[in-house]
Amino acid sequence: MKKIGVTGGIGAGKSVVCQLFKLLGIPVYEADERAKWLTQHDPILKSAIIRLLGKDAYDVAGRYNRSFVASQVFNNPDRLAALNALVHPRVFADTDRWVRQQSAPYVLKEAALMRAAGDQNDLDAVIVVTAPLSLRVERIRERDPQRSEAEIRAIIDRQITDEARLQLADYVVDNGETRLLIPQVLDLDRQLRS
Ligand SMILES: CC(C)(COP(=O)(O)OP(=O)(O)OC[C@H]1O[C@@H](n2cnc3c(N)ncnc32)[C@H](O)[C@@H]1OP(=O)(O)O)[C@@H](O)C(=O)NCCC(=O)NCCS
Ligand SMILES: Nc1ncnc2c1ncn2[C@@H]1O[C@H](COP(=O)(O)OP(=O)(O)O)[C@@H](O)[C@H]1O
Repeated sequence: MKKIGVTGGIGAGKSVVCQLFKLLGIPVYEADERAKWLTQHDPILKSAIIRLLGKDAYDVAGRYNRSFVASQVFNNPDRLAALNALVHPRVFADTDRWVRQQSAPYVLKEAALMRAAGDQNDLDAVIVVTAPLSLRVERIRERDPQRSEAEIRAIIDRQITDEARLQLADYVVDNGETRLLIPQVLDLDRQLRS
């Protein structure tokens, strides 16, 4: 079964594009959501995160304290790299397990980071979703009102540029709101099924 990555900077529209593929019956592994689930439910990962970031990484009820972790890593590249090094191998293993359970012409793996971060899930191709930076920031202000302007900027600064991301692309979905999205997804789905 073909494994296709879907990536893009924050606010590009990865989730929206993946929702459209889901409507076409394509299974989607949501790496960022799954990573958060694993930080909560994988005891080995949990203790490693506490060793790295301290006990405040989890709240009193034992839930992953995302706003604390975000404040610790998004403005500190070394700490983010250390967190990635803990989380990513668990996500790769979890992806493999998930793929084995699917039955479809192809599956998608949605992730903010891909290949540049050493994707080990042997992707057959990568779809990059793009949108102008100003539009992405506007979307994130609306979608994530809890994030300050500085946090949004810090997240963008931690990610590769769209230009670098396009180097990874086998397919591009232009979600800059000047081209219709659904026809682009239908066209890609046709290509990926064949
Ligand atoms: C730091 C963290 C606690 C923040 O949680 P949060 O406030 O709920 O924020 P999100 O997880 O929604 O991440 C916000 C944005 O940061 C970006 N991001 C997430 N993890 C990132 C990372 N490791 N490096 C660079 N950017 C990252 C993404 O663009 C994401 O937005 P998007 O999914 O809409 O593109 C959480 O992202 C985390 O644990 N990240 C590290 C684990 C990881 O690498 N996740 C990706 C799994 S492959
Ligand atoms: N083409 C579009 N038209 C209108 N809103 C959009 C479009 N694409 C994405 N959005 C909105 O922008 C926000 C960011 O999109 P999302 O898919 O969550 O991005 P990502 O997963 O890449 O961070 C969401 O609130 C989404 O509903």
